[in-house]
Amino acid sequence: MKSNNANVVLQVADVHKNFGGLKALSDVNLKVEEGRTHAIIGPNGAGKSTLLNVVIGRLPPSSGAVIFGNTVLTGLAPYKINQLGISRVFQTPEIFADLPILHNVMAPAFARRDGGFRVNMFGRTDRESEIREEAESLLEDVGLYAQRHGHAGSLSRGDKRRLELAMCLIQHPRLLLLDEPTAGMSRHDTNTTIDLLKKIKLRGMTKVIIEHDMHVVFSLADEISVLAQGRIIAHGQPDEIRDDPRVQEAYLGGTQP
Ligand SMILES: Nc1ncnc2c1ncn2[C@@H]1O[C@H](COP(=O)(O)OP(=O)(O)OP(=O)(O)O)[C@@H](O)[C@H]1O
Repeated sequence: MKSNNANVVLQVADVHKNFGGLKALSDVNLKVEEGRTHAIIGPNGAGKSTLLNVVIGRLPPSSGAVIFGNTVLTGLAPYKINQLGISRVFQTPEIFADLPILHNVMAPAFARRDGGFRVNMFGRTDRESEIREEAESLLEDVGLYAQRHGHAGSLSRGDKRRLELAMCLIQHPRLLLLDEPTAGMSRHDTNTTIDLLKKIKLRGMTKVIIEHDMHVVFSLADEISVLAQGRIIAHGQPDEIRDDPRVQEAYLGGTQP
C-alpha cells in the first residue's frame, strides 16, 4: 500500500483497536505532514497512548494500517520501526540507570549502527569520538552537559525525560513521538523544554506530541487532533480547536482550553 501524499510522513488509516469488548480506538484517521508538530489531545482514557503504541508497533491494530512515508508499518517489530526513523520519548523515561549520562546518549547511536545493544560497545568503533562529540553537544542542548559523567539513575524525573530526548535525537529520527514530554516538570522546566522542542522544530523534524498541558500544546502545535472515547472528534489548527464547542464539551467539560 502506498501513501498518495508526498509530504505526508505518517498516516494512520482506518485504525481500530479493541481490548476484548472495549473499543479503545475506532476508525482513527490521521495524517502528519513533514516538518509539522501535530498534537493529540483528549481526556483520560481517550486512547492517546494506545494510538502511539499502535504506531510504534507495541500493539497490533485490530484493523487498519499505519504508513510511514511509503512503508506500511503494521506487523513490523518495534525495533524495525525505530530503525526506519521513528523515535519515541516515553511517559516513564526508559534509560540505562546504571550507566553514565553521556553513555546513555551514546548507546542508541551504536545501536542504530549495529542493530542492537552490546556489552562493551564502547571503544569498538572508529566512530566513537564522533558519537561522543555529538552526544556532548546534545547534552548541552538539553542542559545536562555539566552532569554528563554522573549516573543516569540519579537524575530527577524531569531531567531523565530530557536525557531521553537527547537519546532520541542522536538517532536522527524522521519522526519524533513525544508522550507527555513535560509531565512532572516545574513550570520553569516546562518552559525550557518548550524552547528546546521549538529548536528541534527549526531543524525541521516532524513531531507528534501527546500532552495534557494546554500551555505546551498551544506553544508547540501546528495542528491538533482531539480524541474522545477512541474517536477523532475534531482536527484543525490551534485556534480552531480552542474555539470548537465539541472539544470544550468532550475534553474539558465545557471549560475553555
Ligand atoms: N492493555 C490494555 N488492556 C485493556 N485495556 C486497555 C489496555 N490499554 C489501554 N486500555 C484501555 O483503553 C482505553 C484507552 O486507554 P489509553 O491509555 O490509550 O488512554 P489515554 O488517552 O492515553 O489516557 P491517559 O491520558 O489517562 O494516559 C482505556 O479505557 C484503557 O483502560
